[in-house]
Amino acid sequence: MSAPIVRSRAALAELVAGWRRAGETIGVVPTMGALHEGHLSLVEGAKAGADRVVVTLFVNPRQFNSRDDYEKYPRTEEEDAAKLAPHDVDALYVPGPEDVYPPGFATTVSVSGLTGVLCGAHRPGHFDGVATVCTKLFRQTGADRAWFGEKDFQQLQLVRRLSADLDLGVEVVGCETVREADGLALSSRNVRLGAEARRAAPALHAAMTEAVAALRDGAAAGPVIDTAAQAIRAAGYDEVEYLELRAVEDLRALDRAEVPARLFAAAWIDGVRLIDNLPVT
Ligand SMILES: Nc1ncnc2c1ncn2[C@@H]1O[C@H](COP(=O)(O)OP(=O)(O)OP(=O)(O)O)[C@@H](O)[C@H]1O
Ligand SMILES: CC(C)(CO)[C@@H](O)C(=O)[O-]
Ligand code: BAL
Repeated sequence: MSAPIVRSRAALAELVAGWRRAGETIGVVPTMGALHEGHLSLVEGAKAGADRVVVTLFVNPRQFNSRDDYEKYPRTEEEDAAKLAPHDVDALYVPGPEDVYPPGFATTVSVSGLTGVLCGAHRPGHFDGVATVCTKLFRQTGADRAWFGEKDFQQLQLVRRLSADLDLGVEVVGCETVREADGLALSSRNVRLGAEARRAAPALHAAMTEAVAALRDGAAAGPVIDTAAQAIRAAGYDEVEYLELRAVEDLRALDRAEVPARLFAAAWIDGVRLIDNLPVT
């Protein structure tokens, strides 16, 4: 049996009220669907960390800065519901656009600082869209806790900031990136890679892994990053959009890994934009 699908805000509100009356905790796993093992690891985390689990599926138009990317985003609701079946979640919430953005909707939630760099610098408006929809989804699901992947590490930090700053009372839990056997981070966009690009794609993770080893040995970021970017392009990537060493706490740029740091990358291959990040210290 597939996961029970809840299609309206009103129907979800009824369920949430019942859980609240029973004193149960609520966990949410926000997604845009096209579920893979990465998403399912978040679901398993949520099952272990909350009495009730709501997975949300909403391809949020406000966070896409390219119409083409929005239109091509995979939409596989039936398969998603089937993949969730063995995980026994309490609801798959698939709101309509009007449940999230009713007529007259005029509010944008914007987190400053953290969002001006990395993906924020290259996808104008993206994180405002993410912050706005996460605020809505947290409120609508009544979540006590929310599970997010480290693959989207900047997003994870943003959501933590958002929940604290707006007193949303949602504890944000980060989960390690799930990878293919060849190192490629699972992503809904991977299905858009042609066969040749798919073979070349793990070079991103491989080059980053080598760079991390050098950074751990105390090397300066500049030359290490230049070498890694060259290797990524040589492997078949069309463009390295960014490859940067940044502090975990506030994502400020670093020359060396002297404080808790991660290496962050976004790169284009076969018309697909892939992101990844790895802990350095
Ligand atoms: N490989 C992964 N490992 C762990 N969590 C992941 C992974 N991929 C995505 N997630 C997490 O799943 C949640 C929903 O992400 P989303 O639906 O955008 O999937 P996605 O695979 O990241 O898609 P895309 O990268 O194409 O947007 C986010 O918290 C994201 O960080
Ligand atoms: C958190 C999220 C579901 C908000 O639309 C999205 O950014 C994602 O899938 O990571
Ligand atoms: N995984 C983050 C959602 C996005 O790329 O829009």
